Amino acid sequence: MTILDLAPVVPVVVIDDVETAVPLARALVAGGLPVIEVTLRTPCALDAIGRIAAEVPDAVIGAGTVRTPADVRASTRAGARFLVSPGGTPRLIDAMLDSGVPFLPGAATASEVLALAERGLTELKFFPAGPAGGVAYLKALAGPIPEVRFCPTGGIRLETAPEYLALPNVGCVGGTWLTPADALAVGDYARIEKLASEAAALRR
Ligand SMILES: O=C(O)C(=O)C[C@H](O)[C@H](O)COP(=O)(O)O
Repeated sequence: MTILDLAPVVPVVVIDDVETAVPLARALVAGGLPVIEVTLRTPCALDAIGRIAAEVPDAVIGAGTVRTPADVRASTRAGARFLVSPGGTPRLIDAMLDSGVPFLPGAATASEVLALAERGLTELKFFPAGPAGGVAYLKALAGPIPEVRFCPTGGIRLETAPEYLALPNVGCVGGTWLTPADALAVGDYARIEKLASEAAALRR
């Protein structure tokens, strides 16, 4: 599976209440975004991944904010089908390679990209996309390192996603804008489905 090519947008989801996990995932899938990254930033994140894996078969559920080998093991045990990290250390990359599932390690500089490419990894997360230099920065990386493709995340919204998706070295983009905290708090899954369908209509 090539994560970058499954959908133009990967919703990055922070789940505070595990009861929201399944309806939220169903809304995203119904809107046309089946690839979902649940960040390990909240205590219920692993439970949320497990529930989505068990109850929303059409979702391709992954874990985000994977920072340690222990996170890797816990995520795959919970049912994550892919892993995303904000950056990479040699130990973390070793654990991700051992996990047997696809993963997007984070990188933000040419040296970080080259270090990962040296290990055979050519599909990466570009994080934090906006603060690191955005579209212009990715365009500049494509010159000397055209074989590496990215999922940029960090500061991207519906309005700015097309500029990223137009780049040859971008496969998809990620972001939290599809699941606003206020919509989740009141269970407004119709709004989440609408945000997903707007994003799913973006072209790669
Ligand atoms: O914690 C991680 O590993 C991440 O995945 C970082 C998130 O992708 C970005 O923080 C999303 O940024 P916003 O869309 O601007 O909210």
